[in-house]
Amino acid sequence: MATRKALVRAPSSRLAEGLVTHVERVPVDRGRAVRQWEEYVAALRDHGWRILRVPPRDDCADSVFVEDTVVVLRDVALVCRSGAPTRRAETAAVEEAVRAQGYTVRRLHAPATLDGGDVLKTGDTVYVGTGGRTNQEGVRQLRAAFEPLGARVVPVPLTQVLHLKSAVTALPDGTVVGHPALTGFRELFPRFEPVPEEAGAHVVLLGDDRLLMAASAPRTAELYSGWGYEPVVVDIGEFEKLEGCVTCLSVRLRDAPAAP
Ligand SMILES: NC(=O)NCCC[C@H](N)C(=O)O
Repeated sequence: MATRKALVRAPSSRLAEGLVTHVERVPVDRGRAVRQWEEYVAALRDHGWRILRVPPRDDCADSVFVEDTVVVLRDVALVCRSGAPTRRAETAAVEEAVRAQGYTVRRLHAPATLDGGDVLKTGDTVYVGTGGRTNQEGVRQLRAAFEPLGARVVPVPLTQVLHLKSAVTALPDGTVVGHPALTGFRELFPRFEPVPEEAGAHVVLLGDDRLLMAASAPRTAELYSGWGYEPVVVDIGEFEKLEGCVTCLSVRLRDAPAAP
């Protein structure tokens, strides 16, 4: 059976100062955020994921959004260089964590920028959002790292959202899901299904047709149930205030190279 491990990183004490780009800043209740984060981690663990905790970093307000720091494909971990300079110090400890799991580590180099939240992998296709945190050089370096592994890299120009995965993710059968108002680029996907809520577009594939998703998308959860999936719902409201979603709070390592 495939090994399933998830990298997570506890919220910084300065979480409330995290970046906001497409939403208005509202106060974040850090105590509640920590409880929500613990429930998120418990949901992964309860569904068979081994949790690997990256040491927290208080001086990096956004470090809980660990997905943005690294992209893994097969045995290669590509350490990102965020389009947000204040987030670049987050990668050092993540690089150490993936190296310890046996990954071959590659790094993005200036002038490339790329956030993991811009990278959606489904089958052998790697979609990458551009125009926000990720630039053309970031796409070029992503191609150089992943095309030799057999990936087909497809750029997706973005304007309305922070990251590609703020707008779309993919179901276990490869169908891409997103809210119609935020997916002017949906023709790029061979199979696309609209969902009624923005947050409904964010799913983490837990295995066995279970989908981890946010409590803020109840109508989409019902829709997915009707399609035969089992939604596992977590409240991540404090992170949504900072443009976070269920995908960005972990890095899923399916088939990590080293079995400890
Ligand atoms: N992959 C993600 O969706 N990451 C969310 C990052 C939110 C954070 N406040 C940021 O602006 O970088």
